[in-house]
Amino acid sequence: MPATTSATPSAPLWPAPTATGPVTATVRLPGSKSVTNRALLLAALADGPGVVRQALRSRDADLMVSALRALGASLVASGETAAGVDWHVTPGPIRGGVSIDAGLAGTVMRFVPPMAALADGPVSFDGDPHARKRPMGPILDALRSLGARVDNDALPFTIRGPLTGGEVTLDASGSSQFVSGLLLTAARFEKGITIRHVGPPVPSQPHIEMSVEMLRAAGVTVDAGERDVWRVEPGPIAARDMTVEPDLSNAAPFLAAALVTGGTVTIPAWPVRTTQAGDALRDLLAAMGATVTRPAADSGTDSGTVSGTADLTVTSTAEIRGLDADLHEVGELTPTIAALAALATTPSRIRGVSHLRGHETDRLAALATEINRLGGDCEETDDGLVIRPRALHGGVFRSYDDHRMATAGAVLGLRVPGVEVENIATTAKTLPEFAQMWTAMLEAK
Ligand SMILES: O=C(O)C1=C[C@@H](OP(=O)(O)O)[C@@H](O)[C@H](O)C1
Ligand SMILES: C=C(OP(=O)(O)O)C(=O)O
Repeated sequence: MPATTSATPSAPLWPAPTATGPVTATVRLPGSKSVTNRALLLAALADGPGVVRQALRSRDADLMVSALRALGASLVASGETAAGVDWHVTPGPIRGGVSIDAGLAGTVMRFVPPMAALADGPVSFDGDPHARKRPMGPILDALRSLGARVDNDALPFTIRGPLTGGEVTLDASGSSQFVSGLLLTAARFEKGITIRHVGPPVPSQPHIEMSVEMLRAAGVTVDAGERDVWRVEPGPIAARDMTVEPDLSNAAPFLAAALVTGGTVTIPAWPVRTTQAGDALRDLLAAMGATVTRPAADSGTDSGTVSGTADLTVTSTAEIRGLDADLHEVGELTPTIAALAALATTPSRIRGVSHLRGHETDRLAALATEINRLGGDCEETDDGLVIRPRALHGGVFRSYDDHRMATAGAVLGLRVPGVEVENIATTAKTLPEFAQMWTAMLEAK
């Protein structure tokens, strides 16, 4: 079982394996964190029992399961394999008087409070020490303006209904999850919701599209026709039987291994059409010099569920080109792209990701500090990073309890001997098997 405890203060060091030659591997990835946690929440709010198949088993997913059980839903697991678990979800009356641990999971701290505001009593939330620093103000203010009472502006807080819904204006430039969190429960609000964003552009639009498409697939009427305005009609959320797509963001370090070693990595069951941010890897890795091939599949996909899929293969020559990219829509790919940029032969500029300062850690500061600690040349800018080619040396790569920092350290270690990643176990947030999968990838022939 993945750990659901807080981060370890002085975590062990993991000697990142250095590749001895080009990697040739097929890597089958477990389910998407973003799809799993949306699907579980929607199933717990639905109008009858449903099934979420091939769901991710990880710390963030386990925290969502515990939260939904605390609020009164029944979730029973069956068929657990390396590919995931099938959750049989039976909604129940939403129960208050409970406490919820959000860990460091944005999807729990932002998606569950709107549901908790429908409970029959107060619901308290807390999380890891760093979770208390992650931005929550805009969604908590929105819930207040919709009728709820909330006693703080960040974790820890207690929320009390009743909440009837209606119109709300918020600044979601800090996280798309403020919008997704409101959207996911809104059909259960008496008046539904109209959300209006005012402020600098909302990041991670694909994640908002994922929320909208999964709601529509459950029969909810969502109008997203006007920029920065979303309207959800009140009504039932249909129970479904759905299968979760593989996690394409977690494909990032494995596909990066093809570029770093001049090898070939294949990910089976890549959805032909998806709202996952990781789909942008096809263009980003091609821009860095890789050849990306995906045979055509013959059917479409219903967002969040597998129907049309194909193998995706990335092949490379080990010469990595730097890139100039705006990652505003796909910010969670930044740590892997920055690691590749640190190994590139030409400079890179990553733009549009100031919101990463509110992620698991301040990812811009963390990436600059850790790449430079290994002798690199990485400069923080207001909204991103500038990374120039410079030879790297071994050393400790700190992860700051951030799963994507840990995997970025593993990518660097493929080429740079002597990299030791602190707290590789933090990858349990979304991929508990990361270290074993990494070794298996390097040993595959
Ligand atoms: O809704 C989601 O599942 C997510 C939205 C994004 O959050 P931000 O918009 O805060 O970057 C993304 O980075 C995160 O990993 C998952
Ligand atoms: C930002 C991330 O996670 P969270 O869902 O906790 O925001 C991430 O996984 O990169």
